[in-house]
Amino acid sequence: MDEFSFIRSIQPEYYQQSSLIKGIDDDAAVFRPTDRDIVTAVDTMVEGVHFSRETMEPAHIGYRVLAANLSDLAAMGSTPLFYMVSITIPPNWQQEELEVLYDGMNQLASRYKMDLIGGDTVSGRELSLTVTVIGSVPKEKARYRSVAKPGDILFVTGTLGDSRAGLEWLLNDGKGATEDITYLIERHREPTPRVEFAEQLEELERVALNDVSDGIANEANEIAEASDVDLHMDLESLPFSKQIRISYPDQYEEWGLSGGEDFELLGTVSEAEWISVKEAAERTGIPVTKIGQVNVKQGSSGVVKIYKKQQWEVLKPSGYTHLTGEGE
Ligand SMILES: Nc1ncnc2c1ncn2[C@@H]1O[C@H](COP(=O)(O)OP(=O)(O)OP(=O)(O)O)[C@@H](O)[C@H]1O
Ligand SMILES: Cc1ncc(C[n+]2csc(CCOP(=O)(O)O)c2C)c(N)n1
Ligand SMILES: [Mg+2]
Ligand SMILES: [Mg+2]
Ligand SMILES: [Mg+2]
Repeated sequence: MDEFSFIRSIQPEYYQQSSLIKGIDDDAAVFRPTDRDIVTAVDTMVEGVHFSRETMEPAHIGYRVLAANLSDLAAMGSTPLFYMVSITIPPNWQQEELEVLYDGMNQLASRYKMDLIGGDTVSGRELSLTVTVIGSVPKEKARYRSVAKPGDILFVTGTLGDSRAGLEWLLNDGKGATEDITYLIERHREPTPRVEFAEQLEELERVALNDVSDGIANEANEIAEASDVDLHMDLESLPFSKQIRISYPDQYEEWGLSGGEDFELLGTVSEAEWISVKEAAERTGIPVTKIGQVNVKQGSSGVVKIYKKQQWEVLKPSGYTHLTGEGE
């Protein structure tokens, strides 16, 4: 396999977005923006940091990197349009495995009618994938972390900690996964970005959103800081799957707070618009849970407090942070 035959092998046969003018096969891609606001994000997945050959098959690696990016688009309330892939390929990867990896991305992309419109291919020591996504949102409707207000309801979609639990099993166990463990592994390998739910919030006047990549302890603090408010949450009200409660009874609460990679949406909304959030959840079949509320900040900057064992304590950012030595 050489670089150019590889590129030919991953080239889409057709494109789905009518705003695309030039896709793969020139120096850059061209599309004509509509009257909507354009939203773009980039995320990288690196072998040994975000996955290993033990924790992921090639198809999962592709699926997951695009899912992480789509989760960021969802956290902005936007609709996916295009993606671009920069890949570093180590010598021990075969063309068939790479095609399966691209199929993993395509599985999600075709669900949202996203087109692959470009990228870059280089060789290197570890597999690394960098995906750039482009989406759009009605003018002025991008959803920011900075718009939470005192009195808002704090909510989260889905359940927390499942991805961390699946990873735990993949790293430490091996064979003989039960049905519950299989569910947790799937949540780790093939999370569902909450795109439809976020799109359904379009009519709302104001909603703050952040997606859970590092753990809600981190993401809640990001909202508190950006909005200059305190967030109060109740540990008892956090949503956990029955699978994680049964399989990891001693760890699930901690993993729910700092496990990360759940790709759920954490948000705040006024009491008046909470009903619309619940309706969006019902229409899309994605559960949403009230986990606390937004309060006026007590100190000099916004903090997160959690009610745990009949006491309030400060919830510091405690999820995954790169460049701290963890995972190296
Ligand atoms: N190396 C970088 N150069 C320029 N901007 C960056 C860089 N790394 C992060 N950013 C920007 O910093 C902001 C926060 O990025 P961050 O990666 O923490 O958010 P995220 O993508 O939601 O989280 P995660 O990567 O954990 O899923 C974003 O605006 C992002 O574009
Ligand atoms: C093999 C293996 N070891 C550890 C982890 C855990 N992990 C890696 S990156 C990350 C946070 C999100 O990253 P980012 O902030 O870059 O989106 C987490 C929780 C994993 N997935 N696989
Ligand atoms: Mg990022
Ligand atoms: Mg994010
Ligand atoms: Mg991160």
